[in-house]
Amino acid sequence: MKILVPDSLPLDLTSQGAGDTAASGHGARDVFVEYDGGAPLPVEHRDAEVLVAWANTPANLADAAAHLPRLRWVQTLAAGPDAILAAGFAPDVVVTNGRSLHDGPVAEHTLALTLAAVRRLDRLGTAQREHRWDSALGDEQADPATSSRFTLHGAQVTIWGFGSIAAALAPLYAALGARVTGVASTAGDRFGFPVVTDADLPRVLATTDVLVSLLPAVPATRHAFDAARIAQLPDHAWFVNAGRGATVDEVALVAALREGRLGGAALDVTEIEPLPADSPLWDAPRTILTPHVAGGRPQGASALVLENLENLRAGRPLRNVVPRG
Ligand SMILES: NC(=O)C1=CN([C@@H]2O[C@H](COP(=O)(O)OP(=O)(O)OC[C@H]3O[C@@H](n4cnc5c(N)ncnc54)[C@H](O)[C@@H]3O)[C@@H](O)[C@H]2O)C=CC1
Ligand SMILES: O=C(O)C(=O)CO
Repeated sequence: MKILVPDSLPLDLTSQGAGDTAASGHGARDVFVEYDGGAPLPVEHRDAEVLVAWANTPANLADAAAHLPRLRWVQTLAAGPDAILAAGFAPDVVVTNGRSLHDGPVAEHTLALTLAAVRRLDRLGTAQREHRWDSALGDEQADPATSSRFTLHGAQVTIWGFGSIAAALAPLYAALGARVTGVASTAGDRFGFPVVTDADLPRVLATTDVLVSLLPAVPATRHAFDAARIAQLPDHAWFVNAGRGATVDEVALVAALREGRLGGAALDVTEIEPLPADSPLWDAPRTILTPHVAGGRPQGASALVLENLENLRAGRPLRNVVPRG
C-alpha cells in the first residue's frame, strides 16, 4: 500500500511493523512516500491509497482529489475539517481529521488571548509604544459593577463549539474563577460543565462577559457570529475567536467595534488568511489579532496515523472520521 506523507512534518511511522501489509491482503510492503503539499503530486505516485495531509494548499488537495483513483483514506492532521472537505474527495474515500492533536496549544493560546483582552494588553501596549504611563486603566476597571471586564474571576465565559479543545480550555478558565457554559450541537453536562445548544444562545449571551468561539467552519456555522448575535451580548463583552474566521460576519464585527458595541475582539483566525493588508480589522478599535498560530504543529500525529493505519488494515472504524455531505 502506498502512503503519501507530508514532507513538512517529522512523522515517525517506522516503529509499528507497518511495513508488513500481509494482513491487508495486498501481499506487498507498505511504502511511505514524502510529498510536497504545496506542489502538484508527482505523476508516479498517483497509485497511492492513503494520503496524510498537513498545511496543503487548496490546489494540492484538489489535485489529490482528482488524480488518486486508488485512494481509500485521507488523514488530515488539522482539527478543522473545512479545507479537506472543500477539496472534493470522492464520497467513498474515508476522511479523518486531527481532532485532539491541537487541544493543548489552542487552549493555551485562547487563554492568552482572553487574558490579553480582559487585562487590556492592547491598550497598555499602545501606551507603551507612546511612552505613556496609562495607570488610569486600573482605576477605571476597579468599579465592582464592571470588574468582570478586568478579571476572569466571577466572569461568565461562554464557549461556542464545546468539543475537544474546549475540554482542555474550560478547566483553565474555571481555575481562574470564571463560570463556564458550553454551546454545542447537543446539550448536556460535559466534563462537569453545562452545555446548551444554539437555541439557548439569546439567554446565555445576555449574561456573557467573554464569548469564546471554537466553532468549526461548516455550512451551518457560516457567519454564525453576526449582528444579531452581537446585539445579544452586553456592550462590555469581549469576543475571542480561535475556531475559524468564516464563522464570523466581519463587516458586522467591525461595525460593532467602531460603535462601541463590544468590549473588543481577540482573533486568531480571519475569514481570509493571510488577512489582507487593507482589511479594516487591522485598525479596528479594541482588537487583538494573531495570525492563526494557536495550533502550531500537531501533537501526537504519528500515533494517530499509525492507529488509523492499523484500523484500516483490520477493517475497524477509523478514529476521527469527518462526516461527509
Ligand atoms: N486557531 C487554530 O490554530 C486552530 C483552530 N482550530 C479550530 O477549532 C475548531 C474546533 O476544534 P475541536 O474542538 O477539535 O472540534 P470538535 O469537533 O471536537 O468540537 C467542535 C464542537 O463544535 C460544536 N458545533 C458544531 N456546530 C455547531 C453549531 N452550529 N452550534 C454550536 N456548536 C456547534 C460541536 O457540537 C462540537 O462540540 C476546529 O474545527 C478548527 O476550526 C483547531 C485547531 C487549531
Ligand atoms: O488544526 C487546525 O484546524 C488548524 O487550524 C491548525 O492550525
